[in-house]
Amino acid sequence: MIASARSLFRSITIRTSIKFVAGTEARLPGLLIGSGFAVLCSTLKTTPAMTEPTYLSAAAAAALDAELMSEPGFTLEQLMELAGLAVAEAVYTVVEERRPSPQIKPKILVICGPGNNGGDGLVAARHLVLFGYECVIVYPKRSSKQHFVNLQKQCEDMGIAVLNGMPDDFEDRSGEYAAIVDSIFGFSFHGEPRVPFDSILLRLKKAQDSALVVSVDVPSGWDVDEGDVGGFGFSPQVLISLTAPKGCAKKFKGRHFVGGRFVPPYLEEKYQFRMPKYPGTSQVVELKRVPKYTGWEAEYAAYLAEKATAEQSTPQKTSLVEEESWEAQYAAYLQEKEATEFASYEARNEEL
Ligand SMILES: NC(=O)C1=CN([C@@H]2O[C@H](COP(=O)(O)OP(=O)(O)OC[C@H]3O[C@@H](n4cnc5c(N)ncnc54)[C@H](OP(=O)(O)O)[C@@H]3O)[C@@H](O)[C@H]2O)[C@@H](O)CC1
Ligand SMILES: [K+]
Repeated sequence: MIASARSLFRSITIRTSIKFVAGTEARLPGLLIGSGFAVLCSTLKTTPAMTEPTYLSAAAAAALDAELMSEPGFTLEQLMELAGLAVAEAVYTVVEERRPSPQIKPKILVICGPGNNGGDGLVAARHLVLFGYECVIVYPKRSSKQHFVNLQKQCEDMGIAVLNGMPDDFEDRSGEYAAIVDSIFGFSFHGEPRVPFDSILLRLKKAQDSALVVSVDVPSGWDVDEGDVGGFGFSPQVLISLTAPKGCAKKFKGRHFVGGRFVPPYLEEKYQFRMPKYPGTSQVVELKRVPKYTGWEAEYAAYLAEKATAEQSTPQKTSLVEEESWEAQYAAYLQEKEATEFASYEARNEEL
């Protein structure tokens, strides 16, 4: 048993050293060894690192949108389908993490505004139903454009109720929604929210403590470049920026995803922003806050960021080092210990 425990700790030490060798050995001080190092490693690992995102102004976002449709000739339908799919994927990601049981079907309320941000919500609702969720749409100011009429029909064909206004019992039942999607206004919002969205936003603000609110592209009511300058106070827990975060996202403190994986590299260069590195086939990537480290911690955080970026562009695991956590090793050790003890107990019984 002692030998077994020794081999466990030797294996942990070896694995830790391998991590060390994987590019940091020259940069980390030698005294950071043993358990202290392991604790520091885990602290840094749970504070994911990433390079600072780049932001688009409202004007640049609108110009880029127009250029995508004129120059490479994307249709709005194409872009909206990908944007809405990205929204659905981000919603699915956060809802699944909190899902109490696979038997409980998550119910999502999608509130759609009059423009294309609202269209993203219609697309997202359809995909969420395809992912196995239940959706209800609130769509008070409906566009008469054929594309939007079609999107609405496609939702209804999936069994989604499309309401003209907020459910009367919204305040009492907001906690029943696994998420509320705010696809009311995007990068063309300006001024003060007008009827009926002013009161919808107030109701949403009151519900934000009891429900998970996910905003699409811009938290509705926020100035696109500056944030909540109107003192409106609406603060969703999750934001999914499309193409690239808008200026207001600098003020956003919650979980932040980016989606809209469709921009050709030359437009990225022209509009001076950086597309995030999307992992594998994913339509979204979650941005992690850049930890404010100094000295060796900053170097180690930079190393982790580099490594994460390399791994994201190469989805396959490149080493076995990360495969087995210390928890897994400890569980294996306990299992081995139990088996050894059971065998010696059996042997003793046989002797008697
Ligand atoms: N390339 C990308 O990343 C892609 C982005 N996409 C998505 O498109 C979104 C931008 O869409 P958008 O331009 O249609 O504008 P959006 O913000 O939805 O709203 C405009 C509507 O709101 C209204 N309105 C404005 N202010 C108001 C107020 N104070 N109170 C009341 N109403 C107000 C305004 O009315 P108006 O003022 O013109 O009378 C108009 O009807 C973008 O954020 C992203 O989600 C994808 O779909 C495709 C690819
Ligand atoms: K929004």
